[in-house]
Amino acid sequence: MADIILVVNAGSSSIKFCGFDAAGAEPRLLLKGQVEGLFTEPHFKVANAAGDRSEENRWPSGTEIGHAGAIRYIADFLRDHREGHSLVAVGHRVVHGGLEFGAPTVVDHAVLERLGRLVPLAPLHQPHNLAPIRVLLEARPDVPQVACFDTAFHRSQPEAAQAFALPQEITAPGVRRYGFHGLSYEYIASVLPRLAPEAAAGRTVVAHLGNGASMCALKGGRSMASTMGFTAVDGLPMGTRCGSLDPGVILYLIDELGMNARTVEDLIYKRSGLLGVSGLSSDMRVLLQSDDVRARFAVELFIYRIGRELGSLAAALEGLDALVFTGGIGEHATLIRDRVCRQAAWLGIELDTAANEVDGPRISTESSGVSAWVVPTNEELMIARHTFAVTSAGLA
Ligand SMILES: Nc1ncnc2c1ncn2[C@@H]1O[C@H](COP(=O)(O)OP(=O)(O)O)[C@@H](O)[C@H]1O
Ligand SMILES: CC(=O)OP(=O)(O)O
Ligand SMILES: [Mg+2]
Repeated sequence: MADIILVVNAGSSSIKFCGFDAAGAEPRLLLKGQVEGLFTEPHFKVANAAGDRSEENRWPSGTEIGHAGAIRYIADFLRDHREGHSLVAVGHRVVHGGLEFGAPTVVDHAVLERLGRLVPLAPLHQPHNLAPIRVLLEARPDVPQVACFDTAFHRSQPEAAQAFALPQEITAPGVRRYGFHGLSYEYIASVLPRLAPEAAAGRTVVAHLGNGASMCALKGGRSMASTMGFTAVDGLPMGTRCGSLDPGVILYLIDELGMNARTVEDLIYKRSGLLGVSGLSSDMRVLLQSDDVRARFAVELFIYRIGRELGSLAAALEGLDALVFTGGIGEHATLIRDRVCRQAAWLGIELDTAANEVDGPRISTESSGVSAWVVPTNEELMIARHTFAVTSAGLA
């Protein structure tokens, strides 16, 4: 029987959850699970920390259980496996903290209302991040809930990296580049000193390639620039998001094709990216197995854009010591890493093919001027650490 911190990480295509024992000096993992492929081929799996007790469930291909269905499934699972544990805090990934929230925050009704105003800035995430908080605020008002923001880690960026070239009256209230996947980058920055001490102290680009994908330039472990901006639709093409787009295209869609804000939103967030270009799937696994010429082009474009952004971020860092791959694609797609590294030979990256085949951790040769790595991310551990710190501080 233990005091448990529950962590909920709602991404665009998955909900990940973990239970941590809150008794020690650091949160200790007890159980880890996820429902992934929420809109393509849902797959639930859960395991205890030792990995010797696990359960799985798969839904047929084409089933869309969405975030609400997945949360209900996870809540039922947790209720059935409570084993007398007592819930002492819940930590949530909340994608957008806006101008106001730059650090993990205990959520009450007033904070929840303010976070709700950011829904238009993260329509694929924020509603699903806030929904379980709202339900728990009603059901368990005694349990503190901590919102941990994807945007917070990027607040260290220089002013120019956060700015748009728009008039002050527009930018001052908060129209600026925020950057996302901050919990993932913060975790990578926390393990890098052990893996690659020189690079950790120097200049690293981290490529978080999942259903949402972004890249971040780190100097001495602090965020200096990122490919995502005001919203999580900017930067790289993603599963269903277009990434960087000439703003003139939006005007054209409205003026010439008769679209309105909602149809444009649906297009750039849900029908573009790998799905839109391939006409086949948002799932990289499906595209990599396909011979279809459009699927190949979608993968090609993804790799090309990563290379362009890598050059831009290396310029922001004035050089490069290491490249790190993480996220569902970054951790598992050997071919994508292979192609990105070869394309970046001009920067001094020399791929170790054999190491890349087995997912690293180091995938560059000994003589490579810039080292390359595969580091599985752990947003849930970051959330647990923040939740632990904030609630212990609150109780002290
Ligand atoms: N073995 C694999 N090979 C290639 N791509 C993979 C593999 N496993 C997962 N992926 C891809 O990772 C992406 C999901 O990444 P993930 O980080 O879990 O998503 P989210 O952004 O929802 O958190 C999907 O495009 C999926 O196809
Ligand atoms: C911010 C974002 O895109 O998150 P995810 O990768 O989980 O969709
Ligand atoms: Mg994610």
